[in-house]
Formats: sequence, C-alpha cells, structure tokens
Amino acid sequence: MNQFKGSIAILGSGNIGISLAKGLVKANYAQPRQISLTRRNISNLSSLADQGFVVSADNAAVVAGADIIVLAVLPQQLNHLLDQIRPSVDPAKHVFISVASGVSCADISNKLGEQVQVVRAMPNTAIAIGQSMTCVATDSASKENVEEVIRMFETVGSVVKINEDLMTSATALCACGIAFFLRAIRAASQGGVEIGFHADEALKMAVQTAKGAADLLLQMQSHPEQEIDKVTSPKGCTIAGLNEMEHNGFSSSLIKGIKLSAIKAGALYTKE
Ligand SMILES: NC(=O)C1=CN([C@@H]2O[C@H](COP(=O)(O)OP(=O)(O)OC[C@H]3O[C@@H](n4cnc5c(N)ncnc54)[C@H](O)[C@@H]3O)[C@@H](O)[C@H]2O)C=CC1
Ligand SMILES: O=C(O)[C@@H]1CCC=N1
Repeated sequence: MNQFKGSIAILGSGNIGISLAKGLVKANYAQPRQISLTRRNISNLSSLADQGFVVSADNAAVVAGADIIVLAVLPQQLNHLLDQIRPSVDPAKHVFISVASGVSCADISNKLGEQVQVVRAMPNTAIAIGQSMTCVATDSASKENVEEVIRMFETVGSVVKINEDLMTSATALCACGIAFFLRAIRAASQGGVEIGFHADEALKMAVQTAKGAADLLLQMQSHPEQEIDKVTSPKGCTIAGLNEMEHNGFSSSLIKGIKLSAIKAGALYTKE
C-alpha cells in the first residue's frame, strides 16, 4: 500500500476525529507526524501528542500547512470553525473532507469559496480498527481528489460512493448504526445472564455470535433470511424466540429508529 506523502489536518479531534487518526496510522496510510489534530483544549490530546501526532488549538495555522483537511466538529460548531480557517484556505492545494452530519458540500463551499474542493464522508467509529463502513459523496470535487479520499477510507474499512442526497440516510444506517448493533449485543448478553451465564461470559458469547452472523453474510454473500432458515429447525426453539421478538416489534423498532435518526441527521445543521 502506498503511504500518503502529504499532511492531514483533523479539525475537531473528538470521538470520530481521533478514531480516524488512529485508524489511518494503524493502516499505515500515514505516520503520526503527518497528522495534525486540533481541539479547543489541547490538554485532552496529550496522549496523542506522546504518540507523535502534531496537536494544536490553532485551526488556521494547521490548515495553512495541510493538504487534506478533515472537518470533524459538530454540525452546530462548524460555521465558527469555517470562519476561523477561511483566510488560510487555498483551493488549488486543499482538499476538504467533511464528516459533519447534515452539512452539504455546497454549505461548505458557500462559506469557504466556490473553488474549494469538498468531499463528504460518513464513517463510523470502527474506523479506529480498520472496520468502518464509510459512505462518500461530492457535488464538485475532481475525480483525482475523490479517488484519493476513497483510497484513504479504503485503508480503514469498506467504502461506498453514493449520491449526496443519500448522505443523511447513510449517517443513520452506518454511523449511528454501529450503536444500534452494539445495543443489540448488549441486550443479547443481558438475556444470557437471565438464563444462567455470568455477565463476562455472556458478553463474550454474544459478541462472537454477532461477529459470526456478520461474517457469514460477508463471506457467503447471502441474504440474512437464507442464513436464518438454516438455524430455524421445524417446531424448534429458534423460531419460537424469533417470533416472540417480532411480536414485540424487533424489526419494526430498528426500522423506526433508523428512520428517526435519518430525519434528525438532516436537521442538525443551521446554515447561519
Ligand atoms: N461520533 C461518530 O460516530 C460520528 C460522528 N460524525 C460527525 O462527526 C462530527 C464530530 O462528532 P463527534 O466526534 O461525535 O463529536 P465530539 O464532540 O466528540 O468531537 C468534536 C470535537 O470538536 C472540538 N471542537 C469544537 N469546536 C472546535 C474548534 N473551533 N476547533 C477545534 N476543535 C473544536 C470539540 O472540542 C470536540 O473535541 C459531527 O459532525 C458528527 O456528526 C460522523 C460520523 C460518525
Ligand atoms: O450521533 C450523532 O449525531 C453522530 C452522527 C453519526 C454518529 N454520531
């Protein structure tokens, strides 16, 4: 794998920004010294500074020295950040990647200048271990820049390029989605405790079972229902449990939660 030769700025190094930085280093896409991390209070980044990342509270200075700039603040913090960095932006040099939910490429280029190259990316926190599902979209970035962004995210998981109007849906399904599956695993482990296992054993069993389910679909390229049919013996205990869950709204609650998250994701940013 070719390492990235330039420098990367991650503006707003909270949960997803730090996960991305760690993932890129773990994947050997970049060395820590090539990645600058900003945060308002940099004492929270001291352990990353110890690992060789460059840390700073000066967004404008960091942008001036970077090639790829990742915008990783909350949607409601973005306008202030864009105002801070506007004087340092060079459209001929910089490629912007925004992971902010509900903020369009046009929202960003309207603030930074029409020539600015913006790619939206929606990763999830599994990016820290190279297992993200990242959706990527743009309205006007060049083919070369989009290819470099896709190459970057492919080092830390799977990438799907989508139309920009589906980005809030991608946020709900993939970025929020990791929390939904984690909650399902926790619930399964709690069920395990009720039927006799210690909490640590129950969690280990639930986690490996969930991993097996995901890997079955990935490796067999099959549909969940095909795999479920292999588990449900006639008059057996699986179909009994599964139908009880459905009577209590299992699929329906996931679908409704994803729909609500998508609505919310689209409403987190106010333009002014
Ligand atoms: N957490 C997640 O799993 C995902 C989050 N996102 C998006 O990523 C963005 C960040 O989300 P989180 O990491 O969860 O939030 P967070 O609150 O953990 O991180 C945001 C960070 O930005 C810092 N910050 C705020 N204003 C700043 C400024 N002017 N300069 C420098 N740093 C500043 C904050 O101190 C904080 O550390 C949001 O827009 C969210 O929609 C996207 C995909 C997944
Ligand atoms: O909860 C949130 O708003 C962010 C966006 C997707 C994941 N976390």
